[in-house]
Amino acid sequence: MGQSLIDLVNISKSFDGTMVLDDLNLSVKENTFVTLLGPSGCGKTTTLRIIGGFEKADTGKVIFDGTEINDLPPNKRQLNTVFQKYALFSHMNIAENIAFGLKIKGKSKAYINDKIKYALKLVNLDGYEKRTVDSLSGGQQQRIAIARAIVNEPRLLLLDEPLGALDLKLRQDMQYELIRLKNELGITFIYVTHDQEEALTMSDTIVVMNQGYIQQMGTPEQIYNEPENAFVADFIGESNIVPGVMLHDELVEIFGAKFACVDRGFGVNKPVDVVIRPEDIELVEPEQGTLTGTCTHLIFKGVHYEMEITTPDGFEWLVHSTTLCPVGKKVGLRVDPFNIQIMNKPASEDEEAVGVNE
Ligand SMILES: Nc1ncnc2c1ncn2[C@@H]1O[C@H](COP(=O)(O)OP(=O)(O)OP(=O)(O)O)[C@@H](O)[C@H]1O
Repeated sequence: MGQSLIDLVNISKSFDGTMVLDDLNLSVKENTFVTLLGPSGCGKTTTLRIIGGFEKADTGKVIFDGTEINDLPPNKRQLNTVFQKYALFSHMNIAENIAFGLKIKGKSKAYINDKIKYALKLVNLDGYEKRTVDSLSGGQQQRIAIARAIVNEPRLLLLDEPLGALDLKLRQDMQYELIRLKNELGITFIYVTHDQEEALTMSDTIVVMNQGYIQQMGTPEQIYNEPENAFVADFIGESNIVPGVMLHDELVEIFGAKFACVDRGFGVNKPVDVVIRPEDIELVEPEQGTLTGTCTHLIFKGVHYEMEITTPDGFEWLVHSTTLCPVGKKVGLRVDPFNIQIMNKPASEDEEAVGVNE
């Protein structure tokens, strides 16, 4: 991958005395699809707006391709933004909508016509030049909004929940369209969503945010398989997060049972949080399980059964398995060492736990 196209350096931003971004640092490499993911209000849109130039950071630097652009207005930045609301001009036809930015730039008619054709082909809407905005579906309107951004040949496309208003099927189709576009155009995408599945599907890199901080940044596989803390584990997919004690390297105790794992370097007798995904728990005969429990809830989900297995300590394990365990039946739980993820407890809890041990 190339060098970084955008660097946010020590960015902080408050609104009405409330800190929204706190000393945020982020590098986005050229030609990657980066998603800012997090719950509502965590600062995703504010980060995007600061990159786009629609909002000014209180402190810190926005660097584009090595040059600081803090004071550059949005229209002078080599980027375009697509918002959730398509913001097309309803009194103009599709061609006029796409041409709008190019006309302002004083491009020739022939150039503009070529660009319109090219962009409509890219978003699979060839021949739609003369259609009115009202005659298009939501998904088609959003594609036009993307076409309008693309004709400006930005190096960076900022997308703020662009699929948020679409129904599920259309969202999924558009996700694949956007990946294809990114690959064909070779431009950098920064995409904002609170939908973890969307982030996992589309991104080269996911930046998980919460309360103005970056919690973790990594590939979808890293974020899903190796969450760095309980927030990330909980926010991305479903998981069982249980207290454990790292006995020594590669052995963790959970509710009195010893599980082999592959993590090292946590020290001896160290309280930790353990993450186990529901699909990684194997249901076996009770005597073969590392832990034994009883099924207390069962739902058929089509591709698997969703079960709740309650162990004697009272913990309700979420299990996704094609092996059926009826409610009331005893069952053993086993987990492959590679599917056990160990995390440090948050600092304050860790201190408390150490305090108790002393
Ligand atoms: N112009 C503004 N004036 C005052 N507060 C603002 C302004 N813009 C954002 N905020 C506040 O900053 C916080 C972060 O907002 P932001 O839109 O960045 O979050 P978000 O993660 O994009 O959330 P969502 O997914 O709901 O859009 C929120 O508490 C929001 O109310």
